[in-house]
Amino acid sequence: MHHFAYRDGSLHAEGVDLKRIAAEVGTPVYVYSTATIERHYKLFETAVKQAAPAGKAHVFYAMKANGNLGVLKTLGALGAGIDTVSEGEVRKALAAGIPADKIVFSGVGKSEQELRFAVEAGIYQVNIESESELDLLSRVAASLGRRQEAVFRVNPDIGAGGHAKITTGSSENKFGVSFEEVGRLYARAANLPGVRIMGLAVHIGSQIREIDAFEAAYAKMVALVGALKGEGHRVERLDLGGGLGIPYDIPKAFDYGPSLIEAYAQMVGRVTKGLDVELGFEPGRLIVGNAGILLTRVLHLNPRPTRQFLVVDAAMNDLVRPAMYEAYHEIWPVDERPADAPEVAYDVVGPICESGDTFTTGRALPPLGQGDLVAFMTAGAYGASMSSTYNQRLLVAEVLVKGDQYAVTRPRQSYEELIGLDRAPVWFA
Ligand SMILES: Cc1ncc(COP(=O)(O)O)c(C=O)c1O
Ligand SMILES: N[C@@H](CCCC[NH3+])C(=O)O
Repeated sequence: MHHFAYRDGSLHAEGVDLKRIAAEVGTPVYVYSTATIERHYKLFETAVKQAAPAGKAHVFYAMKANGNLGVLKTLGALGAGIDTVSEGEVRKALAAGIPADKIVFSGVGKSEQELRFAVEAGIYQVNIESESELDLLSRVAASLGRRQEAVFRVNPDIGAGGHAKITTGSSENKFGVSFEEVGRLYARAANLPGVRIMGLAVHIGSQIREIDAFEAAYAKMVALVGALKGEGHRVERLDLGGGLGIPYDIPKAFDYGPSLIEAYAQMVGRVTKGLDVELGFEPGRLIVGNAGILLTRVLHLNPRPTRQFLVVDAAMNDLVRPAMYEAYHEIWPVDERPADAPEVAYDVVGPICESGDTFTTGRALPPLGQGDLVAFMTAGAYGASMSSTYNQRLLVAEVLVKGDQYAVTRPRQSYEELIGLDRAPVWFA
């Protein structure tokens, strides 16, 4: 469920009219709902805690989905941990007030500097993805007089996900160490001064709506936990990653309710039953996807013999998912239209000089005119966080709504910052 709905003829985010936000902040603008973020986080956390052996489960929200400071603070207030993949994300989590001992650091290419920063900050866990990283982490931590707790991210050779570009668990993908190697790496790590291996991690992909794919990978992990324990290794943690998908093709009053989350949690409970480990989870999209929209204004209509182009002020630099993954986002007009309104098939495009800057083709929408506002729905995950300044377009503002109020949690970028005049080469001074 989300908290974007029509009220008095106009689309609202909780109690705030999107027209008001457009007028006061400008467009394009990302709008997030506190209530939706809180609802999804609590649903997920409750379900996995109930399912986990002895109730031991930790949720580390994957910041890459949406790193807005207001979003992070909202989750931090609920006690969430954070899954990070760069020094910038570790820094941002700390800046949002997330305690270091609730931060996990994942990623295939952590640099020495990034590891040093994370170890010094005292983070909870590093998810090691290669033997080379194991050595580097141990060296860095030992030089700081520390022993960093860590897990091995295992590539289970079971990939899944909404698109080939977001599958991570196949052996063809770059992520993790291979199954066969874990035992040897565990044994090696035992002799390294700077690491303490606490267990395993797995993450098979993103936008996964089939529980079976998770189950197959998790069952392999549980078997591996047993085998490693049999060899006398310490396996106290099992991080099951993120990847649970959400509906993008929502009916206007949709409620996907707790069903998929519950089915997932029940499966986790079944597969890990009796296992003496603490579980970890790294959901991203599930928490924030339906909690955000991208609000945009129609700039021009360009009717051509074969196509009706609707040019909006948002572009692929603001929301790259349709261009990158052929992703589908619903488009809702902010002014409510009667259910029986006539429809026009529009190609909705942005201003960028690429044909790929197309959000959708032939989409049936009520007739729209210059200046009308529309919302790209389900844009809370991998929307603003993947945006760029291509075509020298400013990064857009982000707004967090809570009840009847809203806050600009990231202002629109300034042209001064974009242009960076002070960075011109000295020889042009
Ligand atoms: C290691 C890791 N954890 C968590 C996530 C979050 O994934 P999702 O947003 O699909 O839950 C990702 C991205 O797929 C990831 O790579
Ligand atoms: N960026 C992707 C998800 C990738 C998940 C990151 N591991 C998307 O928008 O669907």
